[in-house]
Amino acid sequence: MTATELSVEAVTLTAGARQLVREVSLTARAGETIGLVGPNGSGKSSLLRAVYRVLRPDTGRVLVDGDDVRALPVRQLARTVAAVVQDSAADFDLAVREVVAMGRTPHKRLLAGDTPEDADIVGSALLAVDAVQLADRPFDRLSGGERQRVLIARALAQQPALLVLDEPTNHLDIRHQLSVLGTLRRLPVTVLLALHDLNLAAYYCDRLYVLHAGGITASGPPAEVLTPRLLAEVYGVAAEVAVHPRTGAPQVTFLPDG
Ligand SMILES: Nc1ncnc2c1ncn2[C@@H]1O[C@H](COP(=O)(O)OP(=O)(O)OP(=O)(O)O)[C@@H](O)[C@H]1O
Repeated sequence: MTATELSVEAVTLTAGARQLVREVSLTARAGETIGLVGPNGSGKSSLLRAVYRVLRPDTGRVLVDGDDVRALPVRQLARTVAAVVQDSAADFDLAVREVVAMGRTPHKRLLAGDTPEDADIVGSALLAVDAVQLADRPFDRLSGGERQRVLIARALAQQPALLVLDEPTNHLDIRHQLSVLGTLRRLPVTVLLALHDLNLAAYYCDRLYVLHAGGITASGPPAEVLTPRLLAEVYGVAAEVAVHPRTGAPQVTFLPDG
């Protein structure tokens, strides 16, 4: 796996008459883990969709190592960018191992079978999300959190240079939230992920971008971005932010009646 540089340049997205995001710019250096945070409806998923080329920017562009993603041949795009999307309607009539093996498709010739190397990569991806024991289970009978881990494993098996994940910790119990985010962070690839949990974002991301009403309101290292003032402005909630004595990461405590 190698990492890639991502550059989102002044992207505006619309759906009908509605503007989803407005002139958003964002960069990720090779190997960085970048968190996209912001309230419901602020445009996080839409922006991610533009990065993995499901939405076409009205203006602006998305560059991966200097190449516009819209100009990349499909196969090359699939070898470069893998996406794990929210509540994907993936109802595969397949065993878990086969679902994860789908991640290898962009690396193979048409109709080529699985090589021992593919099997190793699939095995490592299952191990990385603690899903080895699920390998022979039918995918469509898994719980929400098990499915989410398998879909992350499929993206890992794709061995992309850029991983884009929309709420990857959705449905996961706390142990798997920590282990999946730890795994993502340690991967030698560039990671862009939308997260709601600000404490997890603070701990696992190198830098954060805060989306608010379709625009970026703040960006930088978590300790610079996550201030009580910003949280009040963007989320409309009172909060205290301290540096955790053990982790050294900013820790947000919300004050529901504050
Ligand atoms: N295809 C569409 N047509 C019309 N409006 C849309 C479309 N897609 C998204 N929107 C709207 O654009 C806004 C941004 O949506 P988006 O899903 O990007 O937000 P989000 O930050 O990911 O939200 P959440 O945290 O709830 O997942 C929302 O108000 C949403 O209703």
